[in-house]
Amino acid sequence: MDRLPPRVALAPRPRGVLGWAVAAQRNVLELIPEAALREPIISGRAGLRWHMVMDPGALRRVLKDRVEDYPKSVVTKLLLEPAIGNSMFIAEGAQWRWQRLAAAPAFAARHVEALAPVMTAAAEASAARIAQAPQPFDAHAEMVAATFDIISDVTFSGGESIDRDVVYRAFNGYIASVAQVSLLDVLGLPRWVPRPGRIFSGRVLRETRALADHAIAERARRGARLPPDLLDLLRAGVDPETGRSMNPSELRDNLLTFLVAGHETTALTLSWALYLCAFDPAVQACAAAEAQAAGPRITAAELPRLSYVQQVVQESLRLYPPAAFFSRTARSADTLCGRRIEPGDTVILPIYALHRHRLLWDNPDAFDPDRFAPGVQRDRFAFLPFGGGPRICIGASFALQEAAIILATLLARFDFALVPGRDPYPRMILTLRPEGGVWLRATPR
Ligand code: HEM
Repeated sequence: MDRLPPRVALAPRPRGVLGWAVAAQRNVLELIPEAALREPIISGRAGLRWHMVMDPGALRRVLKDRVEDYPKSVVTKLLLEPAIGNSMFIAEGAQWRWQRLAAAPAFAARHVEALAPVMTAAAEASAARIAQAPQPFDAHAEMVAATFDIISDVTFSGGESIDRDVVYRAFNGYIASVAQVSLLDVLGLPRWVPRPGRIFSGRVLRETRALADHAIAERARRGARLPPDLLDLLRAGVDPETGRSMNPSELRDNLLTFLVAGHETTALTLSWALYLCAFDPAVQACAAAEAQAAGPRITAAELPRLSYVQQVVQESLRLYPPAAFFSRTARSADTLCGRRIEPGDTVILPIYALHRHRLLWDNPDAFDPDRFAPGVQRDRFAFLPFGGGPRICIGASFALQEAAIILATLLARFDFALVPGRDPYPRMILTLRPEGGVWLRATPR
């Protein structure tokens, strides 16, 4: 296909402090200069010195070989700490390591596979809602609802102790409020300076935490469920080195992390994937045929027969990575791509630019799931939708399984068509969202 799906208008040249402040509020991706699609590294200054790294070798060094020297950035911590405390997502060193080890069994292949029935049920429920929805419908809103059902079911399967609607509202409120990345954060001001956008989040956060605390206390009283959910698995998790397990507040911070990190990202992957299928009817026909042949009910057992559907998911993650731009703060002096890095410099990983880099991908802005056909070789660090190295997303296989089950279920049931004039625009604040929603017309097959 000759047409290209929506792209961000990148900056003609690196922006100054004011440009950063404006772009950080409007669309973080507008901070990326066009040259990032051709260069291995670009540096500049916006208050602090920053470097955007697009070279797979240098990314391997930051994320893997010298991971201790590149902790999560000050801005990341400022944004997320009020919501998720010192959970695995932002902890460093020994604090991170033991939490990651304790949580690892919950995300082991057999446990993720055991959670598939919840995903299948949510996919069926989503198909039923789409069948009833007035057309066109907003696929992004629908995918947020479906993935939230899954993450809340597999996190707090007790259901008896947690009101989903309240959590749903609380989280959307929090995401909306942290989405207002403050100018003060971008300039690196200390966290005691009040952030206007955070006032609302204080109440929402207290409510959400209270709900999680209540669910954890209830579970401690009633004991584990069968099959175990993420809360049970996390309660059972121990640091293999010290035997230590999580206390209630550590449990709460990590469970809230799963809720935040685990539902919107997957919803975005699915929203863009549905958009791209509608954008390219030939790809949609091929994926739908595969899904229909594997169906009617898509569970974990069908996944080996859904390789093209999974390629569509990967290609959607390439073009619209939900975590399209994240960062580290350098702890020690280093050299990346021949450039001097000083302690305190911000090292930015602009995954959006990496995934569209002219030297790494042919026709990079085109939608082509065949790039991910079996046997195609590429540098492991040229495709990083889930990050890389020891801090790679712990939920990657959970998310990929969920995305494949939902996408296959929906493609088997409906033909999706674009609504002329309503293409989404990729806009990133905390995650890369389709601005304007993903409006599609679904016709039963
Ligand atoms: C398509 C969906 C998802 C995407 C694109 C995604 C992306 C990412 C990325 C890029 C990172 C690394 C961030 C960094 O290095 O700074 C990360 C970390 C993490 N993700 Fe995901 N994620 C997804 C789904 C999930 C799910 C389903 C869960 C849990 C249920 C989850 C939980 C986490 C956690 C706990 C971390 C921190 C891991 C650590 O630091 O050890 N994510 N994710």
